[in-house]
Amino acid sequence: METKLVIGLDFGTDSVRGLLLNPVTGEELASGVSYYKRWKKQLYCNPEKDQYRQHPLDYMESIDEVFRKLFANERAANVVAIATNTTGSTPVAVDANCRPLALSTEFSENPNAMFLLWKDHTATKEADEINVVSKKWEVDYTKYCGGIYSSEWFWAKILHINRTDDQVFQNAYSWMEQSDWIPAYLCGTDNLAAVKRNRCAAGHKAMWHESFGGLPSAAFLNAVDPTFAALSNRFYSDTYTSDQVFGQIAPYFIDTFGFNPATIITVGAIDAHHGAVGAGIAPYTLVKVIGTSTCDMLVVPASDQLPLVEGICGQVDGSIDPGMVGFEAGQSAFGDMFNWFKKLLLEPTRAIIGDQLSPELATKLDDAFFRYVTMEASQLPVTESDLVFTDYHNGRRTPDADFSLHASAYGFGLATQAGHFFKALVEAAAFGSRAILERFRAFHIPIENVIATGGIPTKSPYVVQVLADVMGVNIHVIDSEQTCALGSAIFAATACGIYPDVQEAKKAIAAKIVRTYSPDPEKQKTYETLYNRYKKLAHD
Ligand SMILES: Nc1ncnc2c1ncn2[C@@H]1O[C@H](COP(=O)(O)OP(=O)(O)O)[C@@H](O)[C@H]1O
Ligand SMILES: O=C(CO)[C@@H](O)[C@@H](O)COP(=O)(O)O
Repeated sequence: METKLVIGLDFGTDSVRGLLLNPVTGEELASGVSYYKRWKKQLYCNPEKDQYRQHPLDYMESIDEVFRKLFANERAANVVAIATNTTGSTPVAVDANCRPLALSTEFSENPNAMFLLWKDHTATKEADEINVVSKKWEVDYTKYCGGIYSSEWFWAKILHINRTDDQVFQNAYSWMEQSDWIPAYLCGTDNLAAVKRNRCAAGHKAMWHESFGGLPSAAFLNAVDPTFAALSNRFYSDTYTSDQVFGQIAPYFIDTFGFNPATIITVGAIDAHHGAVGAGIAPYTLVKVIGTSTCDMLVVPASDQLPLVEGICGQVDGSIDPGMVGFEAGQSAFGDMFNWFKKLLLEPTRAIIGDQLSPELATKLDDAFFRYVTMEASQLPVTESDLVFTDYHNGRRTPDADFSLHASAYGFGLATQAGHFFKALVEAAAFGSRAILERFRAFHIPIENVIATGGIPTKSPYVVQVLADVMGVNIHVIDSEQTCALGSAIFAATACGIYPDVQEAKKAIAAKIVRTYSPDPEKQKTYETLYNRYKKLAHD
């Protein structure tokens, strides 16, 4: 008998990453990455307006490319289940058949008819309005979302488009999260009512909660803005966790790649939530998924009845691990700050001597940058008079979302060099992480362990050591860079019945700890002073 295989697909900001796995041994048989082509050219984006949009064709083409890579030497017919995770909140306007408007000729070049990526902050004003109405309403719908509705989220983005693009508003039958649309596309679903919406995006980003009977009421949404009336009864009331089956794979994939028609697709979720499961999350262990941004994930048994933590991205039953309450917090820029610094320094050089730079030298400059500034930064002493930055280069996600904030710095002068700047940026990122840890502790939630995953922990031991020194905790790094896809594979293996539950699947498939970074006591002491300066700058 052929071995049954599962696939985990992780739709990140820039690319889709796929893993083909033997779910019994945990052996990875193939992996594949596909970068979004239009996104790579930054089409439909306008950073000056904080506008970041993704075309559905980018996802569709990348799925095909990843499948081609996974099946270079393996048979699609052996796959029994596929689970997916995506960024979020990344909603899109759809017609009555679940088709994003951008897939029609009329809207194919209209960014408002595409997916509004998580880091799109065009809806800041609309988020503020939702907060104002919610605080006056008979029930505060934001209470399970940390008490502050964010411009990164579902309703704020919908409202922004309702108001600013009449064509899209008139033609949108409803809206879907990317994490619901991808499973629907893989199943070829064209019936909106049949879409099994994921609890994770619904609870953290759309204010869904069992105690509210589902989503915020139509009366509430209409009080925020009358345009919501046109969408009344076109959303959902039930939600599902990723260990449940969404449907069977669509004929297109059976015909193109040779999948078995019985292959199941599971209910979706947001990337970091599956990443936490892939990293082997356990109660009171904070999993930090660190890349462009961070997502800080925690699970706690529902029976522990913890208080509502203010200023985070919410706490939702089953959003990470079914059967436990999943907490989400995070920073809206982490690696993105380092990338900003790299661009700041390298772009003028490239512009001035670009045409004289051979492709080899251009690549060398690009590849060597982080190595060089890391070497410079790591050799500098940590002193109480060091340069201090805040980490608000893309606003603040948590604690207490505020996307109107800008980064600031104190303490540079003529002697400041690139290494000092990079050191201060890494420390700023770590100060932001510490502020999140302190917010959990302020609500009496003890964090016993921290696991770091995502791209940065494996790329930069320096960054992880600074995190340990600033946060004052041991940080464990695991043996996989693909924990989000691995987490999805765990859900796939559970949903198709190979394992009875996620806990058992985790034992066989989740990543293992390979290195632990402990705080340096001397540096930890100095960082207390620098962190206090960060907090003062953050509040000025
Ligand atoms: N050596 C390094 N040190 C610190 N940051 C790095 C290094 N190499 C890459 N980065 C940062 O890693 C980020 C990408 O993280 P990654 O997890 O790979 O991607 P994504 O967030 O899209 O999933 C970029 O923002 C980049 O600035
Ligand atoms: O914002 C969220 C989750 O709330 C993520 O989807 C977002 O951070 C995606 O980041 P990555 O590109 O995976 O680093």
